[in-house]
Amino acid sequence: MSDVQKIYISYNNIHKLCQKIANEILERNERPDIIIGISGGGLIPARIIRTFLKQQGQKNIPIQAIGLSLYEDMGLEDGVEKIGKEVIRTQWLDFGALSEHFDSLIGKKILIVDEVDDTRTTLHYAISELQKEVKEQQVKLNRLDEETAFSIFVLHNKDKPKRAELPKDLMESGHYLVGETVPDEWLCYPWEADDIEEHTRLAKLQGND
Ligand SMILES: O=P(O)(O)OC[C@H]1O[C@H](OP(=O)(O)OP(=O)(O)O)[C@H](O)[C@@H]1O
Repeated sequence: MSDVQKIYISYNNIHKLCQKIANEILERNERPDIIIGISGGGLIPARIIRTFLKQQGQKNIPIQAIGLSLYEDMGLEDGVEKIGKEVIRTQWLDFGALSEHFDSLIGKKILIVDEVDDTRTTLHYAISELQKEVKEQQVKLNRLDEETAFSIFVLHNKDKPKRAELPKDLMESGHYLVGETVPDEWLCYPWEADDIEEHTRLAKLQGND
């Protein structure tokens, strides 16, 4: 394992990436109505970016959490054992405590946030399920003419072949927002550090500060 390159990410670095992307969003006049953080790692950038998306006189953008876990699924394909990844929902949207403006995602600008796009399995699952849910509700509530706009923000996108895709229109219209594209190495996030001082020192040495 000694040849595995570790990339250390500091809290400062994360803070600045969130600020950078928030500025891009605001410059385009696309402040989201709601942020959906993918638990657990996505909740941290979700909370930080909310600060930078706040505008005077406007209410804080609500954050909803969805919980998605990847687990290794050993299956057989054409008689050959194959390891795949399956996504399990551990938590989903809950509009219960929000105002009447938030009975659904229909017609909203939605920002989905996660810390890393690795194989893309999680993000693919999240946006497909959310889009499906919006469509079903539009039919049910007869609100077919309202346009719902999804964006995705990740701190890091790993430059590697992906196992799943994101909607073409979202990618091509610049609504897939990446703090930084990184090589396919081991990303060490600060919330996992035993020794945060040493972690931050290493991140600084690598320029991730
Ligand atoms: O692009 P993918 O290959 O789908 O991987 C990315 C996902 O993996 C991590 O979640 P993890 O289940 O490890 O949990 P955590 O967020 O709680 O750390 C990460 O937070 C992403 O959600």
